[in-house]
Amino acid sequence: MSAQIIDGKAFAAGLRARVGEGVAAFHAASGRVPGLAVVLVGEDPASAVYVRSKGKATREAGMQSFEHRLPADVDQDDLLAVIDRLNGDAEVDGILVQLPLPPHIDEQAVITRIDPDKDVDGFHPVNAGRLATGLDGFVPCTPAGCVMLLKDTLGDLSGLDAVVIGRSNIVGKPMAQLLIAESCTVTVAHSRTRDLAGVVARADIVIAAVGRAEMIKGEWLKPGACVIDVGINRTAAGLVGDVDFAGAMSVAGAVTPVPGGVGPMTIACLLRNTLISAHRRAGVPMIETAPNGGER
Ligand SMILES: NC(=O)C1=CN([C@@H]2O[C@H](COP(=O)(O)OP(=O)(O)OC[C@H]3O[C@@H](n4cnc5c(N)ncnc54)[C@H](OP(=O)(O)O)[C@@H]3O)[C@@H](O)[C@H]2O)C=CC1
Ligand SMILES: Nc1nc(=O)c2c([nH]1)NC[C@@H]1CN(c3ccc(C(=O)N[C@@H](CCC(=O)O)C(=O)O)cc3)C=[N+]21
Ligand SMILES: [Mg+2]
Repeated sequence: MSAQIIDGKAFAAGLRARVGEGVAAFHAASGRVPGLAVVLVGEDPASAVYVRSKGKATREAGMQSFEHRLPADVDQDDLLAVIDRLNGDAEVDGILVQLPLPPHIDEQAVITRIDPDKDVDGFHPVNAGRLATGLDGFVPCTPAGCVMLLKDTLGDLSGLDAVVIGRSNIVGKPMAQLLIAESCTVTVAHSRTRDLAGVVARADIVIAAVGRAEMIKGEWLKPGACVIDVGINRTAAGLVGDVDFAGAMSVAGAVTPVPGGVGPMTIACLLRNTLISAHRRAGVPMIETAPNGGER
């Protein structure tokens, strides 16, 4: 038996094309082009690669990309001043500050400085609160992309047992909130969880967001489970996820690959959030070009 490989790269390409159509419609309605500002502090090579690919995807969708590079030793106040300027810039609909930030900078202070209505990452506590209480806001891109892939693969998620491994503010917690909203029965596991294998064994849906290469074993899975691998781990053997992909392929019903699974969805959802922001800020209703309403 061999599981279905969920093609996140192809789904993301379709979503980006629909965002591109939405950008053209927004331009026709408002005379404006949506803009995304990305702030990169320091020279971390992996972060620089992400920022470049975000800029390229932004321009390919027909939007403006503004890139701000600051030195690794920038004063926190100078970084906050850049955010204040972007908050006040009418051409900027979305602001993303690439994480992680250098240790001398208070990440929470930076995230909280972003105007919640330009916070296309969905990391501001106001947007976390909106998500938790069911209000409109910005949903973090990675969990939003995971739900799109789940719905595309499984249809209605209502009543399914879901296990989220990881409880970070940027992936695990918002992922759990979205699955609750989809009426899953949600368990959140983390480093203190006892018997992780036993917890995973009950799950129809497994979301791995740990940051440990190939930690989740195929033998732990319930046969037929849908496995979403968020992990991005650079090893000597190349890029791998948090799931033992070969092991999962022989037990699961469907699995996302790394690369080509969740990662491309994150960037597509970032573009989508920027388009949503432009519509909200202009007071122009957004015409949903998506084939299903699953793209929330
Ligand atoms: N594909 C994409 O677009 C994205 C991928 N990522 C990737 O996803 C992964 C997770 O990212 P992020 O949430 O930021 O990571 P964090 O390091 O912030 O969180 C990791 C979580 O995993 C838990 N954990 C660590 N070790 C274990 C263990 N042995 N057993 C069970 N749980 C454990 C931690 O538990 P505790 O809280 O107890 O410490 C924590 O909650 C990383 O590989 C990252 O690179 C991240 C963002 C986007
Ligand atoms: N403010 C902020 N927002 C983020 O969303 C954010 C961040 N900071 N810091 C870093 C993490 C990580 N992240 C990824 C995005 C795309 C891929 C991606 O496209 N991955 C490709 C492979 C890319 C490669 O080869 O390295 C894939 O999985 O197929 C991966 C990871 C966003 N993050
Ligand atoms: Mg940190």
